[in-house]
Amino acid sequence: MSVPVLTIDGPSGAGKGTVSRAIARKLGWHYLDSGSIYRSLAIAAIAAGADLSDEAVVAEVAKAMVLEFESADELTVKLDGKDITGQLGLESTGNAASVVAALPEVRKVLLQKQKDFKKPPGLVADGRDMGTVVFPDAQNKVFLTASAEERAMRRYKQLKEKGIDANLSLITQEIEERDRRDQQRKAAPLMQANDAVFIDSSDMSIETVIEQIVNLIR
Ligand SMILES: Nc1ncnc2c1ncn2[C@@H]1O[C@H](COP(=O)(O)OP(=O)(O)OP(=O)(O)O)[C@@H](O)[C@H]1O
Ligand SMILES: Nc1ccn([C@@H]2O[C@H](COP(=O)(O)O)[C@@H](O)[C@H]2O)c(=O)n1
Repeated sequence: MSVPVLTIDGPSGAGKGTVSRAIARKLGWHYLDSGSIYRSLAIAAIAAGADLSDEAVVAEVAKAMVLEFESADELTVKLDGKDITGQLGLESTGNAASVVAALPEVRKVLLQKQKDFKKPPGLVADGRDMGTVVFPDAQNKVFLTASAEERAMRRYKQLKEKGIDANLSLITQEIEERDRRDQQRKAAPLMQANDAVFIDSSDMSIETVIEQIVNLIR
């Protein structure tokens, strides 16, 4: 029997992770946060002193890194045995991740690691190329977005809630820059799959987005 896959792609701060986690929990399916793999690689490459744009070196780091995902209530990620969960969510890590993610050889190395998450009874996979490259045969695909202003505001509130000092105009600038990098790269650029359902969550609550997507599956 084939394993059902729901892919949720979209730009940073669209709500992919929040919505994907909730849907996976609701359905009792596995969850792949593919961005955390690129984020982990950025952390590993920086720790190794690599130039983040050196494709051959970063690809070697990608081959060598050992990642462990433990999902109890919150996702815990270990890189080569060390807990890096705290570092993963930093804006600087996301920005560095989008630099290494633009390297074609790196994406090739990480492809199978992502495909391996597909296991019964099902998988919710979030990222940039889940529906276009990693799981092109997924039964259900969503492209989730929101305006850059709304996404920046969400990120700003998220950081403030964590007690982290944040600057809204800087966050907006970084989000737009990351969008540009992710959309314009040659390898697996951020784009809507032909068969994905488009959802603009700018004026939607998290609950409404979850409900719409769950209804698509049923
Ligand atoms: N529809 C929504 N309305 C209001 N806030 C939202 C909505 N969806 C998500 N959020 C909030 O926006 C913030 C970013 O959401 P989330 O981390 O899920 O985005 P993401 O698309 O996974 O981002 P990234 O790709 O950078 O990991 C979170 O604080 C989340 O609670
Ligand atoms: N499938 C994916 C997922 C992520 N990326 C890159 O990683 C960066 C961080 O991703 P988050 O979802 O955790 O914010 C992102 O900006 C992308 O450059 C990717 O290329 N493909």
